[in-house]
Amino acid sequence: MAQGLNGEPNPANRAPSTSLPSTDGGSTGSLSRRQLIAQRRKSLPIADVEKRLVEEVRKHDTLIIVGETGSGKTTQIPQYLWNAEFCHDGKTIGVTQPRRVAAVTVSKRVAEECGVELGKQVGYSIRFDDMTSGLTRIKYMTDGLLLREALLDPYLSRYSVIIVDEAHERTVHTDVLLGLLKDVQKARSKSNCTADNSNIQLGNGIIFNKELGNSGGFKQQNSQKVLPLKVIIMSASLDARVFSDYFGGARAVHIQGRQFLVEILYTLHPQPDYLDSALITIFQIHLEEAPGDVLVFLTGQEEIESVERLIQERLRELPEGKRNVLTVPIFSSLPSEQQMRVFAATPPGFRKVILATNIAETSVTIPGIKYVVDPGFVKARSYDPVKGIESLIVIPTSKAQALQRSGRAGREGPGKCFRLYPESEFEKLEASTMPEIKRCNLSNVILQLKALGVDDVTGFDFIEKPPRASIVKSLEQLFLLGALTEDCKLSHPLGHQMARLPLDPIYSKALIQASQFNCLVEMLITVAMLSVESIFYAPAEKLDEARTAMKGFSSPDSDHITLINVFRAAEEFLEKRTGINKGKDEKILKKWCKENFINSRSLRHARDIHRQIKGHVGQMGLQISSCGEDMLQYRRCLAASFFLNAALRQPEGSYRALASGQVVQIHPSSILFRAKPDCIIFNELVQTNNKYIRSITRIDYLWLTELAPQYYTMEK
Ligand SMILES: Nc1ncnc2c1ncn2[C@@H]1O[C@H](COP(=O)(O)OP(=O)(O)OP(=O)(O)O)[C@@H](O)[C@H]1O
Repeated sequence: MAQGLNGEPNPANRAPSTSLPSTDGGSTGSLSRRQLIAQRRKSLPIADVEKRLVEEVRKHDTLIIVGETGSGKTTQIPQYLWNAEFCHDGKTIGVTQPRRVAAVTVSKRVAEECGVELGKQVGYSIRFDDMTSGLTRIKYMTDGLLLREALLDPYLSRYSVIIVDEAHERTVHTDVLLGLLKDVQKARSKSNCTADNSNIQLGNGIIFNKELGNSGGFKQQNSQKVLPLKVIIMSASLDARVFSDYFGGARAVHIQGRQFLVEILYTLHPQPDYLDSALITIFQIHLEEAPGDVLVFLTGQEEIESVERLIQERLRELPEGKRNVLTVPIFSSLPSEQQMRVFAATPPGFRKVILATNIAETSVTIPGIKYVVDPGFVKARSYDPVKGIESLIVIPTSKAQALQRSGRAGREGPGKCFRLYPESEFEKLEASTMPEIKRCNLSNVILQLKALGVDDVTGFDFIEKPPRASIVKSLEQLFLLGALTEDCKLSHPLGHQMARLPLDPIYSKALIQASQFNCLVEMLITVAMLSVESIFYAPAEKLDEARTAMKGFSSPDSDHITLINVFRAAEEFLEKRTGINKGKDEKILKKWCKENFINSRSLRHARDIHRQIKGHVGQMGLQISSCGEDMLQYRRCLAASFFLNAALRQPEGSYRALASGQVVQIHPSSILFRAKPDCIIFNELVQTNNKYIRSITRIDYLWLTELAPQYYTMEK
């Protein structure tokens, strides 16, 4: 079905655009860089088919585009459409990405290619960070952000084209977005309708309402005519048939040709320890291969930090002249300025080794990468709808992911990808990743769909239906949290307030609840600190010192209060140093963290999240007050918020989670590991050989019946 598009080269199409504005004023320095960029653009495989692609988009309302990694889909197609006047009448071309880092870096690149300032004609918008203006015509954003925009602008009326990029990732937001786009398309093609501020009925009984506030940082438009919406679905590795069928036999085209060759190398035998094998490969590349940076895919922050330490240790064993390796980590919970460090130029004479999670797997171009090391594993969400428990598990990648990973090399020249498993294992991998919607808790998505006016969630036209049990469980959870009424409608005001906060419903509920318990100050810190990985850092060689440091912050009743103590200690430490500039503050805080065995990256991220959520709850008008010394009040609030995560001690010292009936153990890192109180709430379940719970607070069982009677007076 996919149509080859490897048409005859058409140099005329590739002449530098005349319609793109330029800001460079013609200075010689920037001119040469621009010339280089123009040359690069012309040499991309996609450049040969610009005209034909534009024609395809004109002819078809929905188009599926499959093209090799690095062929130029993400950066070029929006520019082609802009040049072809798809932005007439001030309309915007929206491009969604599954990840924030891709939205930011690709928009920067495209702004540079167009010779415009980022945030003007080309911009990005991600949660808590909007770099767009009234001038923006090409807008990169996360798929989740576009969903939030739909709450305010149900026709997506500002867009002439929406490009859903990296659709193969099948994030839960991409899947919901596809259903939404189908409906918006139908409604917009029916007639020249006018978008105003009233409720609007679209498609199959989906009512979009506009009661919710602006939580995505975008600007609302006034009433205006909306024309048919063009939808483009793109990836290097998707099954075009599935998407084509979903969009009623939509046209699919293939862009042939890749820019540079990536040689794929496999191991002869399966590797018993993929971390060790990754280390060996990194050093083999460093010592034996030509210059070029290395990108290594690992599964999470802890793994990345331990590999980073091991690299440093092994480097010390090398002769001085061979120690020229710079390690740079990137993972999703790293603050964005730190994530951007991977894109900075490698200092001369050094080899950069980037240690990344799958955050760097799609869309991004990291300059200098010549080698990719792929152990073949990824941390993925998994959901048990019967028990209502979501956990993260390490699983083998799919073929599509392996292809994307190798595609991060070969973007500026030929590259090599070292897969740390035999070729026979590759053949056994799943073709594509299981859609996230089939393996995650759906509470968040259902809350958003309800806020969009989709009352019958089971009847929603998903590209692939999530398991019915997951929908039912999530509806039940939302009802128990008070977000839904008995007839499954969004409740007033709680459900509406919860939908406004860009957080998991359980955390949104905790914040709203806390404003009633007069401990929102404390809960804001809690939610921020729970949103990052491992605040405490305990190196094996300094375990005793680390434990002593942790004791200095600890509360006998609660990991949550312990986290609050850390956050406040850091704030107090900084406050004492008034008058010192921000850059210096960060340095001093880093030193303080080191002395106190706190992970400074995690703490910085938590401080950042705290600032952002505080802004949100402030906008919502919630009362931000503190319970002061009364931590009993705060613990009661935790019980009222996280009653679905309560557990009771069993005679032999393990715990029974009350909602799921699962037997779990307190994780050794918890303050309450030895104390083993009778009744607790927890925030995290980690599955290794045992089922461990983390982030724990002691509560009184009677609080549950008092504060969550809707659940605890029911027969269990
Ligand atoms: N930030 C950047 N710096 C340097 N070159 C870049 C940058 N971004 C893109 N490029 C160049 O543009 C090419 C096309 O990138 P683009 O992201 O458009 O490809 P793509 O087809 O969307 O790839 P993928 O499927 O991997 O997302 C890259 O191969 C690279 O040569």
